[in-house]
Amino acid sequence: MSGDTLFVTGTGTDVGKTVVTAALAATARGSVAVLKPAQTGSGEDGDLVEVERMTGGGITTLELARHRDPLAPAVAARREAVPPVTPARIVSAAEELAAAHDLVLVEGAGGLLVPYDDSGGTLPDAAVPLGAPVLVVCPAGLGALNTAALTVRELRHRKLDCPGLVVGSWPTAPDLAARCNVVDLPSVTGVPLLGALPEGAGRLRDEEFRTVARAGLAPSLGGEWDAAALGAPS
Ligand SMILES: Nc1ncnc2c1ncn2[C@@H]1O[C@H](COP(=O)(O)OP(=O)(O)OP(=O)(O)O)[C@@H](O)[C@H]1O
Ligand SMILES: C[C@H](N)[C@H](N)CCCCCC(=O)O
Ligand SMILES: [Mg+2]
Repeated sequence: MSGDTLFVTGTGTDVGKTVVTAALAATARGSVAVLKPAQTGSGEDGDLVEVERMTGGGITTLELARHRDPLAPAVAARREAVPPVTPARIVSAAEELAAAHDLVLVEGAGGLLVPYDDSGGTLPDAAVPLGAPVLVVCPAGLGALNTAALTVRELRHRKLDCPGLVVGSWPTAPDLAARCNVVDLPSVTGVPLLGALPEGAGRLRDEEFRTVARAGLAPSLGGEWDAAALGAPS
């Protein structure tokens, strides 16, 4: 058996990759593993603890390295004088998990081109040999058009498949930019908008989280989301 592998990247850090990863895990059919190749910032519990809390457990989680400083993995590893997590190491860990699970989700650190090692290794260098698609998480508001377009352009440049975008945190009171972005993100990036998780979703857990995850992810990602739910800009 070898399950599917999906990478989850973002337009940057703090855009909601962890919440989206947890939502994908919560709505997936079959066994799920979540791989966080490198977790930086040891003051926090770490993304996998967050994923376990939101999903209520029942999934496999694997963190390959934990670094003290809340920085890019390569920089944090260098400052500790420990070996970094290389793309090759990410590939072998993802392959091992895929041999035993129906779905492997790989959550990167920060945005797409964040360095993992000092030889220029990045998340795409692991996704390419695996032939894995890369989902892009973006913010809702002003600035998302540019950073989402740049991220998708880089994925195309590397011949990686991008199924689409998911907004990590859709505001309770969306402003004009957020409402317009729903319309313009697909045309500006050339990939569909495949969901939007409501602000506050990250504080939910178990069945409550699963219900919100289903409502916030498109059918192609295992949910029931309909872009029309966000409302058209006037
Ligand atoms: N839909 C949401 N509901 C509630 N909180 C959210 C949501 N999306 C993001 N957040 C909050 O915003 C912050 C950043 O989100 P998150 O940790 O998921 O970012 P990230 O993209 O995974 O960043 P990193 O690069 O550190 O992995 C967190 O404090 C998280 O709880
Ligand atoms: C610490 C933070 N939450 C992430 N884990 C790492 C983000 C690295 C971003 C590096 C950069 O793009 O400058
Ligand atoms: Mg995260």
